[in-house]
Amino acid sequence: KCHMNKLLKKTENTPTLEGGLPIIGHGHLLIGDSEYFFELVTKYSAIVNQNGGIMKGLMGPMVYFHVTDPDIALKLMNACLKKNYLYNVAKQWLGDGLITGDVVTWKRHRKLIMPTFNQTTLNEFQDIFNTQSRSFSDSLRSLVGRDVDPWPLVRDNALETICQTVLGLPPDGCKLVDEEYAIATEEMLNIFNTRIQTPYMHSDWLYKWAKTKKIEDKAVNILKRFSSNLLQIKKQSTGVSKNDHAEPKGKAFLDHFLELHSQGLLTERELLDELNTMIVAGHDTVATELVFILILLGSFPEVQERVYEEIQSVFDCTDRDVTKYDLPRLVYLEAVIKEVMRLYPVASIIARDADKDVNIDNHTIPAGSSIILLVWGINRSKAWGEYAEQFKPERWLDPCTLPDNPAFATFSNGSRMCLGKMFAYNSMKTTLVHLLRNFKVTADYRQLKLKVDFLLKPSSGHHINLELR
Ligand code: HEM
Repeated sequence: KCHMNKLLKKTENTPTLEGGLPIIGHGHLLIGDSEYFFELVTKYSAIVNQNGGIMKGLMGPMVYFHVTDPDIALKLMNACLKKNYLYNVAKQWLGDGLITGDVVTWKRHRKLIMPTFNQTTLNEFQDIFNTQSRSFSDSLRSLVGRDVDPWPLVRDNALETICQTVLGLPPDGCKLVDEEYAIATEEMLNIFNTRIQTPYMHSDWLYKWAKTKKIEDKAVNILKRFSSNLLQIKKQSTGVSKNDHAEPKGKAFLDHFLELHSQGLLTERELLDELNTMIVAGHDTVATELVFILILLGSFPEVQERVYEEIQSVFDCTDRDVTKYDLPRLVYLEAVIKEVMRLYPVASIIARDADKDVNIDNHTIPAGSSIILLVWGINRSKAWGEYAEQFKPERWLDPCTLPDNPAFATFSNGSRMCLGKMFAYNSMKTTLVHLLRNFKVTADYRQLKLKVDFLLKPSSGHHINLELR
């Protein structure tokens, strides 16, 4: 009680969310399914935005800060690098990879991985983006004229693209992608949510008796077998020289990591953790955002027509490949991509721990507190003006209509932000050029029902209709 009183005194400047109960605090509000979790994210984003952008809640003896103010969020992202203990639910799968790793391992690995995400490498991926986009467009032809859910095709294509680019695998080696892997990924994301939303399952000790744990073990085995197979294929397809100390210029991430492994600088376990992290971080995110973009383009025909005209103008009405010089010229397409990602951030919450007391403005975030960064709310904060809830791609065309603070948090912000941002933009732009020059899309975003299964996903399916141009 004394500890709680001290904590409450320290945090008295930060308003408290309503609905807390004695002793358990706000924990009971979490209980429900993943559609309900989405409702919580939107509800609390709005409440926190209306109450100054930072509010606190309690769960047992712990204080949770919920943040939507873009400046406070950025300061916290830089001051608190430690991921929240809830990320431990993903440890069995992703181990000490960049997303779930402790701060010391993360710092070392980020330094090693960062150079492989350079411009030279990205430019070299452009041919693969084009080939993958063409084969994706071809596969969509069978869906023309029907109300369809393109999700399995989008997902498998994104996964193959990651395998060929970031992992540097030969195209044949990437054909391993199968339904079993995809289902196991979806199961894992759902299990994370079940654990997060069920307070007693936060404890590893209690969780190991739960039925869900058995399903998790089975899914993790499938996922790990998949990445081990990929690693074998990679090892067979490359001769790794022990004396190759070259800088990773133009080299795929996995080539670089195999070299470090052969030099004894990385263990096989660390390499596999990063491999699993890269596979999931790089494909599910891009695939989900691509489907949201198609649904929004299908719902706003005038926006789609403007994108089409831009594509026809940049490519002189030909169907040639997209080069690195074309990418910055697709200005309106980029605005559309960003606006969809602002409204539908696939990671709609990010959570950190404070490992020391942090003072921001007149708020104190005591050591040991949890920080819930509501990306959904940051992307709709008052910095976006009166029409923050509306889909307005034009806002990205004029710097005067954009916030002057880091109010776009879809890739996170600060030193632990996404490594694949430019990869994602380039690959999505290339896919959309090939797709939109061949098809007209119709959809209705008002029919979308959403859920948060760790990532933001449509729970109503991803329905679109395609017509040949
Ligand atoms: C639309 C696409 C993408 C979105 C919206 C996205 C979003 C994010 C977000 C929000 C984080 C921070 C997660 C957290 O702190 O919990 C993150 C981290 C990360 N992302 Fe992405 N991502 C995307 C694509 C990619 C791609 C294509 C790759 C790799 C090719 C990638 C690799 C990573 C990695 C390695 C991290 C961990 C960074 C670190 O902690 O140092 N992402 N991403």
